[in-house]
Amino acid sequence: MRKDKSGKGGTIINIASIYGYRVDQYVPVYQASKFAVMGFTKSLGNIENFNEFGVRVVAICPGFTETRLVVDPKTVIKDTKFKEFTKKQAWQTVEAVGIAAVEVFETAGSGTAWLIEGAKQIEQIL
Ligand SMILES: NC(=O)C1=CN([C@@H]2O[C@H](COP(=O)(O)OP(=O)(O)OC[C@H]3O[C@@H](n4cnc5c(N)ncnc54)[C@H](O)[C@@H]3O)[C@@H](O)[C@H]2O)C=CC1
Ligand SMILES: CCCCCC(=O)/C=C/C=C\C=C\C=C\[C@@H](O)[C@@H](O)CCCC(=O)O
Repeated sequence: MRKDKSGKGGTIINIASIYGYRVDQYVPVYQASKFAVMGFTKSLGNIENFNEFGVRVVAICPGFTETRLVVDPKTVIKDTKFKEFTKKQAWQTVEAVGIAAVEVFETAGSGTAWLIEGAKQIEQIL
């Protein structure tokens, strides 16, 4: 993909999460891993790298999305407070995230990150 290695350039979309920039008391290791994805995106997608290699790097930050990750019994978190917390969140479908991700692909600059929550309009957060 790298232009300096005879590639045509391209785009990498990293999957972060709201938990890549917002913190609460739940799932701390997961939150730490998503902060890492954000740092990786900003560094790898830095304008200097983009200019040299022609590869755009962006991150998307979905809120709660109806996938196996959050509905599979194996990943259910047995914490009453967390259960109440999840009920109050703005959930969305996988399809809504897909549509929003296409919009990110069409508009985002390298090194940026985008909130996708509750099937609302995308919002740049970094
Ligand atoms: N569902 C949600 O509310 C949100 C999910 N995300 C992120 O979206 C991404 C996708 O998650 P979901 O679709 O929700 O979960 P999912 O559990 O439905 O899908 C995860 C997929 O990753 C695959 N996988 C797991 N470990 C793997 C490995 N070592 N190598 C290759 N494939 C592996 C699984 O087989 C599965 O197909 C994850 O990075 C998750 O953190 C971000 C924000 C919200
Ligand atoms: C506001 C931040 C949203 C970001 C979502 C995300 O990236 C990762 C979420 C990680 C885990 C979510 C697990 C959700 C599980 C719930 O569906 C389940 O634990 C609720 C309890 C179900 C029950 O009936 O006991």
